[in-house]
Amino acid sequence: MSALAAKPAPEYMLEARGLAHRYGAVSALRGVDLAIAPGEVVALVGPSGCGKTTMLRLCAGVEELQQGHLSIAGQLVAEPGRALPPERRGVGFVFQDYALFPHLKVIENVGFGLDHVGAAERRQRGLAALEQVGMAAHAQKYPHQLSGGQQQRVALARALAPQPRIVLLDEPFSGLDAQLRGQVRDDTLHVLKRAGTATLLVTHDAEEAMFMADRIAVMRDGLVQQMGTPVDIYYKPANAYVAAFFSDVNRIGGIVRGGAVATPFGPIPAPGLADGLAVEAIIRPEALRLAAIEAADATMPTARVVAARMLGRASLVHLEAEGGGPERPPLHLHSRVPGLFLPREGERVAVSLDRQQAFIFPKESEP
Ligand SMILES: Nc1ncnc2c1ncn2[C@@H]1O[C@H](COP(=O)(O)OP(=O)(O)OP(=O)(O)O)[C@@H](O)[C@H]1O
Repeated sequence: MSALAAKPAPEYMLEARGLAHRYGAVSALRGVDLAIAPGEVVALVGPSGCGKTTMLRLCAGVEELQQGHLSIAGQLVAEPGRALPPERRGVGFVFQDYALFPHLKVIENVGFGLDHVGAAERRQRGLAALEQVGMAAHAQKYPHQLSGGQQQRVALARALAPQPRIVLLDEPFSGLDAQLRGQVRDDTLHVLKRAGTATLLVTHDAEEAMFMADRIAVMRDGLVQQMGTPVDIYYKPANAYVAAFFSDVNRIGGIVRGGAVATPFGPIPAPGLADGLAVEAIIRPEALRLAAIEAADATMPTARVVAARMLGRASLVHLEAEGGGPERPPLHLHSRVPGLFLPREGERVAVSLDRQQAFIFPKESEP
């Protein structure tokens, strides 16, 4: 394929249109569009098997593209039957297990993708990349002499050293223990932002996606369900699946009446949904705000405390609320309250609903 000259300032560093991919009878991608602007970090999230790795492999060029087309920095790099090889795409890759060469020193690992330049320049650029991730002092060590977090940083330096147009990160923190993961994520985010490299990060961890990404693409069964900023996705989820992916949620069934759905804590507006439609109210635990009855307005709805647990930064209160009629069983709901709030079991508490974190979706859109 003849490589077209890259445009001076491409609108997108990566642009995928209509990607579909099958492995025999398995449909791994079913028409995915994705665009990443220069300097932008985009996270691809979704449960195991939804097609994230396939998407990454198509972008890297290690999987042959079957349908759709893919451009990097304004240059068409793949369409069915034609593809630029991986090494000519300007893509840096960090694998889940880092894939460092055990027999090469750190500096040699980082210089690996710089085989087109002389030894002195390779060394100098390798050191500069190690400097970027705070690992220059370890240049002469072998991978087995480094901790998991240090190996991850070397893998990032190796990906960044050739100054790629886009970096692809495949679950890069999953091998690290929880405490280290937080630190390495933080470091990685700042390194990527300083380098100004467009990034596609694959993760199954919703919190990690929100921590790292400027925009998130939520995938399910080979399709992007929603793409947007973390704020958009959290506060304006496109469907029940997206809403439930980012936190545990309370689900209350209902029917649209007069443009709203009744809940024990007041109506939730259901704009655009027809009266009589069976729906599900999705309510985040933070949306159920609790107060001691004595401190609350007497007209406020109440619920009975079933249990209360301290989770560190927040308290989780299990509630039982009337289902809204004799034929409807009581509801078991969770409320997450910042800090320490541990009412006694059996006590009644006043409940107010933050409608910004409560959503109505047609019943059939549930996972
Ligand atoms: N080489 C392959 N041969 C056959 N089926 C495959 C192959 N690779 C992936 N699949 C299937 O394609 C679908 C998408 O897989 P993919 O690895 O892209 O998902 P994923 O979201 O990255 O999952 P995970 O988080 O578990 O890595 C799955 O059903 C998977 O079983």
